[in-house]
Amino acid sequence: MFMTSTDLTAAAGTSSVFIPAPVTPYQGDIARYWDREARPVNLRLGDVDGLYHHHYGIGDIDHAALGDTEDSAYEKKLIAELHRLESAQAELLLHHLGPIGREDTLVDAGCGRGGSMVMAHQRFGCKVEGVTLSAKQADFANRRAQELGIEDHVRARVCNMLGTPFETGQAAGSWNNESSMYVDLHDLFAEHSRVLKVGGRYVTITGCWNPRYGQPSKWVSQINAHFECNIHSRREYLRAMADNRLVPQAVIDLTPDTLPYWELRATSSLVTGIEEAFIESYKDGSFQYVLIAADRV
Ligand SMILES: C[S@@+](CC[C@H](N)C(=O)[O-])C[C@H]1O[C@@H](n2cnc3c(N)ncnc32)[C@H](O)[C@@H]1O
Ligand SMILES: CC(C)=CCC/C(C)=C/COP(=O)(O)OP(=O)(O)O
Ligand SMILES: [Mg+2]
Repeated sequence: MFMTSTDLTAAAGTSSVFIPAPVTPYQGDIARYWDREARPVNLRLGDVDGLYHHHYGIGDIDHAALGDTEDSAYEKKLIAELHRLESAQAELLLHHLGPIGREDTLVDAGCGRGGSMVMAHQRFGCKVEGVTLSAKQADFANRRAQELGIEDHVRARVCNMLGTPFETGQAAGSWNNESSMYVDLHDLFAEHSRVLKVGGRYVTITGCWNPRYGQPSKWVSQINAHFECNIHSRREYLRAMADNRLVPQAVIDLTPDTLPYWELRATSSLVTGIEEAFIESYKDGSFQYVLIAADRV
């Protein structure tokens, strides 16, 4: 049995994560946002198996596993199902890192509570270094790693992803899982390009606005306001990668794969109010959920 999010949150704040001053006032806002975040939709899902995610899900709903909506255990099954889809999203991202050896190091830029880092270590046996602006998140992730006995392989630090302490060419792979909408993409990909070895792989899963729509829709503006982020266009991603020696190897539109997650989430007791904006923007084509895997050349 692992500690639940309540135990881990209570224990947080007692560790010695070094807390540098945020580089910009905006980063200070984002650090405070994630320090204070405690939405049940994230903690209750993480409590299912101890992998705490701050990203969304992909894949078909397993209606047989959900069973009857009238069943008293239905809500618990629904939470487990949403969590399964969020972990499936992280598995897809890790799959696109390609072959990673036990001796390799991976970098998770914007690591949240560390769910993807734990999954990466369990999959590859490698070292995983994560950075987040939030000391609460870094503490939480490090306590979870300690509890699993993998703290020598999985570590979160309070650090700006645009200026990391990692050595040039140190990482075999790096990623942003729903964390690139908080930073300038040219600055971000310059840092990934520096940290990755030549031949290394970068992967992102992100929401981006669709240039075919014209400009960010009202739904995209609503998502930005809800999370205090700044969603980029698909075109910006590709341009900023090209400018930083990151050559796309796969660009996958995951929008049809994420809609079932949102439609299921909208029926749950854990709704946060942002579900309509995601569903409507995915449906009107103004917003897309994409995976981009790129080679560092
Ligand atoms: C939506 S959460 C995603 C967390 C994680 N990638 C996951 O999949 O669970 C966004 C994360 O980006 C981090 N973040 C935002 N701007 C950052 C920056 N400039 N440097 C480091 N982390 C940042 C936040 O602290 C937060 O952990
Ligand atoms: C795809 C886009 C635009 C993502 C924005 C970044 C973000 C806040 C992701 C989910 O975090 P979360 O898991 O904390 O959010 P929620 O509480 O809604 O589940
Ligand atoms: Mg969530």
